[in-house]
Amino acid sequence: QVKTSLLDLTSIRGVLPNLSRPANLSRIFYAVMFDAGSTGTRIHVYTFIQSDSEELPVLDNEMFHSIKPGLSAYADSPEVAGHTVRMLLKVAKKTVPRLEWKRTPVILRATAGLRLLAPEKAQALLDQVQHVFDESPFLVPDNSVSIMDGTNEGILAWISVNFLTGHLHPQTKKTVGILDLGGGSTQITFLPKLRKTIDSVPVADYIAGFDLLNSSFELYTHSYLGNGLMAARLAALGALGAEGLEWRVFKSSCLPKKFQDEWSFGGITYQVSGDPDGYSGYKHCYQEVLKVVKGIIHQPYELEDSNVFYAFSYYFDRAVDAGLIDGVKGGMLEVRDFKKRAKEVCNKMTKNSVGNPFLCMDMTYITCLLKDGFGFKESTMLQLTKKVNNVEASWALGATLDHFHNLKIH
Ligand SMILES: Nc1ccn([C@@H]2O[C@H](COP(=O)(O)OP(=O)(O)O)[C@@H](O)[C@H]2O)c(=O)n1
Repeated sequence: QVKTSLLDLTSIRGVLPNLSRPANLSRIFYAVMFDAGSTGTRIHVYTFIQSDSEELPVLDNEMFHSIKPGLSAYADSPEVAGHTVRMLLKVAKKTVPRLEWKRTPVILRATAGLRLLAPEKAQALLDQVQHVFDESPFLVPDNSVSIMDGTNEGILAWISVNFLTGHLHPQTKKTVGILDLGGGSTQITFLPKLRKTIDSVPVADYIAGFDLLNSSFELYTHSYLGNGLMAARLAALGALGAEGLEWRVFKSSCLPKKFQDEWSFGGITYQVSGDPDGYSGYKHCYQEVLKVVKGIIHQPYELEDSNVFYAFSYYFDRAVDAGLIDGVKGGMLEVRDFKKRAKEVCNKMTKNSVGNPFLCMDMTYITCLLKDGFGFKESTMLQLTKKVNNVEASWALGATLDHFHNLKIH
């Protein structure tokens, strides 16, 4: 019946049906985005439906897979890094129909792990990835392999989450902010409501904008390199840039007193331990991690009533490890929930703290970053999220939309 009425319409208008195109013009297309993070490499294969080229596509599905460690762990053997990417590309070949391969773009963006490497080592890794892409049957656009800057990382994650939560209409006044805690860097991004927030930033590059379907957005965003969770552990331990790694043991009051082990980040292994003759517990730990935050993190003028913040990546993972939220559903937490749990974990540390020796340090750092860093009140509610509608909360989706729509991030 519906078909008949459609036919009637065409004949009334006198338009001959075009047999080479489906009646509603919608089409399915795919995109492959790699996230080369400091702690892992991930592939996102997106399936989109585009009905109107003047509008954003509808995201139909995401296929996601990840591998640890990140590319920077192979700084001295870049071929292995290339192999990681080749393995992940198999997921793309299984997901994207063969006929679509040659028009499906493959892109890789690296974040803090490569930003923290010596430029020539980072470049050798990127060259390997480029080689693997060039050999693949997919479309390799210009600039398909690069290190993304921190501003883009924050903006694109904001775009992803607001797209997924349905807040990205041109007329929209309500949006959500994002808090992303990676291994090497951390990002905060939100849409300011007050002029004062924009006027009171320490440097102009805390404000960045982008264009979307004839409207422009101006966001508060910053990426703090060295304030990701793993980089913060290093700094708290005093191991950042230290020499004599073969014989030195880095101590912290955030670790169980009798704990001693090896710990690796970015392909470097460190000896770490608690302070057997010194102090341990929340108070001392807080003073230690405060050094990583104080004088470094800017407090935006408006934060409290401006936005609901979605917090993901390590905020989510560690809240799950601490038993604060469900690992599938996520949930709402107040900043004080992190603090309360940090105190409990730190003041009850046994030798290994049930296989999670860094939980006290991580929970304390997260508490400190939120309160003394960004300046959130203890009563602020955060939405802890890993996926929205079955799609990863990550900058990768925003980066894909940027590829197709050129959002002119400035
Ligand atoms: N799609 C993703 C990407 C990262 N993550 C989490 O993000 C954290 C690490 O981020 P990362 O390795 O990308 O670090 P950066 O390079 O951004 O500093 C880990 O907790 C990952 O499990 C995630 O949950 N889902």
